This record gives sequence, C-alpha cells and structure tokens, in this order.
Amino acid sequence: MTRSFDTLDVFRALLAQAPAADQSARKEAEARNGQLTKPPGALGRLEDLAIWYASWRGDARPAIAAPQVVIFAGNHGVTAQGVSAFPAEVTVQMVMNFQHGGAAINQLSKAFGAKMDVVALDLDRPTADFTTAPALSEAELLDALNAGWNSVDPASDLLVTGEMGIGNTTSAAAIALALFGGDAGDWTGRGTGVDDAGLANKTRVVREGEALHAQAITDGLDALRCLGGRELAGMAGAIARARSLGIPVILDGFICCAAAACLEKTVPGALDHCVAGHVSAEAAHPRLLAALDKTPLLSLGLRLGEGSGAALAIGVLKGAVACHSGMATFAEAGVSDG
Ligand SMILES: O=C(O)c1ccc[n+]([C@@H]2O[C@H](COP(=O)([O-])O)[C@@H](O)[C@H]2O)c1
Ligand SMILES: Cc1cc2nc[nH]c2cc1C
Repeated sequence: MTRSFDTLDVFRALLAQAPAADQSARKEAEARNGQLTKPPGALGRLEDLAIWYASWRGDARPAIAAPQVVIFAGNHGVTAQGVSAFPAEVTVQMVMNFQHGGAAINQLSKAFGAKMDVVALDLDRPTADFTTAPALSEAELLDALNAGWNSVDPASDLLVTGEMGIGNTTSAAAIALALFGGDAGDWTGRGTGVDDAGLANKTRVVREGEALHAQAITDGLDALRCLGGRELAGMAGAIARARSLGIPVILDGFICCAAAACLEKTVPGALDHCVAGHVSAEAAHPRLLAALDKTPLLSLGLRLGEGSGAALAIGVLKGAVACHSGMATFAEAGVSDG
C-alpha cells in the first residue's frame, strides 16, 4: 500500500495543522437561523447542529447529499484471554455479511442515503495480546492509520466511522483507562454480553494491560499502538482525514469514541469537527462522552457498534440541515416576527 504519511510524527503534524471551522460561514449561518420562520430556539439542538455543520463545510446554506459510512474490521489477540461472549471468527464472518448486505448497518446506510464501504484490516493477523506485548508495532499502526486516511471519499459531505472486531470493547476500555485515568472497573463493560465472571476477568485484563504499557504511553497514538487495534486506528485515520477535507463526522459507540479520543489526546481540538451520534448501552460510554465533552444526539440502548447509532443520527443531522437551508425567512414568507 502507498502510504500518505510514513511516520507517526508526520501524522501528528497533519493533525496539528488541520483546518479550523469557517467563522464567517458560522456567522452567516447564525444570522440566517435567526430569520427563519420559527420562534427563536424552537428547533432546539437542531439549530446548533446546522450551524456547526455549516461552519465545517464553509457554506452558510449547506446540503447533505453524499454521506459516507466506512466500517473497519480488525482482529484482537486479547480474545485469547476470554474477554468476549462471541468467538473471534465472528469478525470475518460479519465482514462477509457486510459485503453481502445482510447486516444492520447495510439497512441503516440505505435508509439514510449513505454509501457504505467496508475496510477489513489484516484479519488473518490479529494484534498481539496487549497483556503481554504492545498490540501493534509502529509500522502496523501506520498501515492502519493510512488505510483509514485513504478510505475517505473527498467527494462526500459527511462521514460515519464504524467498526467490527470481537474483543474490541476490552481494547477500548484499556485505551480509555490509559487516557483518562480512574479504575479499570470504571471503563469496562459487558460488550457483546459477558456474564459477571466474564466482566471480572475482562476488568483484570484491562487493568493488567494498561499497567504493562503505562510508562510507554505519552499520547493518544501510543495508546492506540499499545492497547488498540487496526480497526480503531483505521477509524482514527479516517476521522483525521475528514478534518483535513472539511468533512464533518458523526461518531458511533464506545469503541469509535475511544479511537477518536486518541486523536483528541494527541492534539486537543482534533475532534471539533465531530458530533456524538448516540450513547450506547456499553456501561462506560456516558463517561467517555463526558471526558470528550460531547453530548450524544440519540440514546436508544444500542450496543451493536458497526456504525449503527451514528448512521441513525445521519437522519437527525439531515433534518437539521434541511430545515436550516430550506425554510423560509420571516420576510420571505410574510410572517410577522413578533
Ligand atoms: O458501539 C458500542 O458501544 C458497542 C458496545 C458493545 C459491543 N459492540 C460491538 O461488539 C463487538 C465487541 O464486543 P466484545 O464483547 O467482543 O468486546 C464489536 O464488534 C463492536 O462493534 C459495540
Ligand atoms: C453478531 C455480531 C454482530 C456485530 N456487529 C458489530 N459487532 C458485532 C458483534 C457480533 C457478535
């Protein structure tokens, strides 16, 4: 694969140089919002969402015409520790299901008019078990970040990143512990549905893994390398590329947010072009969203991953932008503005 960046320092520099939102588009969108035929604030959070979207698109009256959903898949060596309710083979089996159109995310992408791409990352080469070694080498991390970076369609106008990877809630919990502190128990949840004994074992694995690598972790990219997985790195690379292209992002569940947190902890503000699509039923997702200072759009008790909650939130964002760009102003409609 041709890489777009060959070292982690170049990736860090790309993150640091990423463009900011367009303040003049924001101001123009705020002014337009104030003239639309509704009582001030009556569209609630939809108003902020539309203005946020306009500012990142550099267009005070934008449209959402080409959303892209990218699902990354990876396998995790830590599954040898018995941390998931499902066997690791499910990852490759679900990739085939995505490719044949049979998964929830296929239906949700279709329902919300998004094109969907699947990026399977070296499924025959699981990461190392992070309780004994760093999950990824630097070269492996770079390859996965590059795969994510190159997966984003520059012609799209909205990105959803999702994932599939048996064992990856363990990885995400260890990353969150490394980045935000606290106890392993604060960040460890049931994932696909482990029982109480499974949860205790998983919490031990998260604690041991984080302790083993704590000294080596100085920023989010170290956490991604030591405790992460290829699909998490793929999501991080895609989120970073979207920023460089001025494409807003809807974040999905616990694993997606852990991957995104690695960017934020590397360059503060790196997630300003992202909105949290939903809060999942994974126990620590609310805590992780709070740490990222993100308020989720939806709360539907989902714990599927694969971009499902974020895809549903495409509908909310499309609604917000349609109202903002399509509604009449008081002057246009001849409605008294009070
Ligand atoms: O998105 C979430 O918050 C979420 C919560 C629980 C489970 N998942 C999905 O379930 C898989 C990981 O669960 P586990 O138990 O194998 O760590 C992975 O494929 C995720 O997409 C996803
Ligand atoms: C069946 C199945 C589907 C999934 N989709 C995302 N994560 C998943 C985990 C399992 C186990």
